[in-house]
Amino acid sequence: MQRRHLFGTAFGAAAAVVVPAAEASVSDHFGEKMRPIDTENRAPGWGVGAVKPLEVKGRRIGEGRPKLIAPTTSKNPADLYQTLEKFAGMEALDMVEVRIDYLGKLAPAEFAEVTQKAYKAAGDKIVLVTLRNGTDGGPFIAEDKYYGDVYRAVIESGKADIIDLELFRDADMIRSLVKAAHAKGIKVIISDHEFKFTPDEGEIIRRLLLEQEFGADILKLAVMAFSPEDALTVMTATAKMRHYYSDRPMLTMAMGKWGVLTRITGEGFGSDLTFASVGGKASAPGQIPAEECLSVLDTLHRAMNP
Ligand SMILES: O=C1C[C@@](O)(C(=O)O)C[C@@H](O)[C@@H]1O
Repeated sequence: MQRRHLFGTAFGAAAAVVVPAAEASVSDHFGEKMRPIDTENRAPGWGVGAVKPLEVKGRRIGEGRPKLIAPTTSKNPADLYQTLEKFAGMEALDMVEVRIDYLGKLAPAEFAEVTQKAYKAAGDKIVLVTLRNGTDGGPFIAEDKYYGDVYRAVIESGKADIIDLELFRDADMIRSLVKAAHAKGIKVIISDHEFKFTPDEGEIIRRLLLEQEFGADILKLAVMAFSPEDALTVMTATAKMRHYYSDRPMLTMAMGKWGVLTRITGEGFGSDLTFASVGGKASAPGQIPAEECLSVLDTLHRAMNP
């Protein structure tokens, strides 16, 4: 019996004491690789700090302090370009997230055109383009067909350094969008969101691994925290991903008051990017103002690398 199952029983704690270490560690086949699945046992994996940094526009994501992303919340293109010009001049920012969903349900070709102009306005910042579904924090429901058409248009005739694709979509569509993006040199974040709860540690790890299997360059998860323990769950799952399962950059966070700490602890726990607000305009609860966030990240970076 696996140790994790013993923990699940009423007598788990007592029973775990007598489980011999040799039985406690198990591994399973996932793809072609053998990976430890019982993290309770600290089974050897890919080792601490095995992340391979991803270089985009001269910035190395996964190296040094977490990189700062400011999301746009503009509701029309003119305001979007103006906002991006402002972001372009902000030293604190590494990346901008162009949240095209906030512009409304435009035609795919219109979104492609908007992203071209947005890309120019963003100067030397990394440009992430996101169409966020209504179930995941966006303003409207974007069905798979429309969602696929928008991203295909952005990839083919728009402009982006990175796109954000949602994990729980039609699997074939996601695979083909990842392929199309990579063929154009565009990196891919695959993301998952939960607004009603924080999944347990094993489930978070499973979702991040699934993103990896879909070919994401950056693995992402944003969940709502309702307690300090929820935030710890996200940080522990992220740290275990980094220790045992993945060498890809990650972007994990818990939203809301109890999630705030997860937005600044990435260098210690394995989240290589973080979202921050500008001018009080946040795209999710708990985002810290960009300059303040940078100052905390820099302080932590210096303390961790004396
Ligand atoms: O998915 C995410 C994460 C986020 O929800 C946050 O919690 O900071 C903000 C969104 O703009 C982004 O697309």
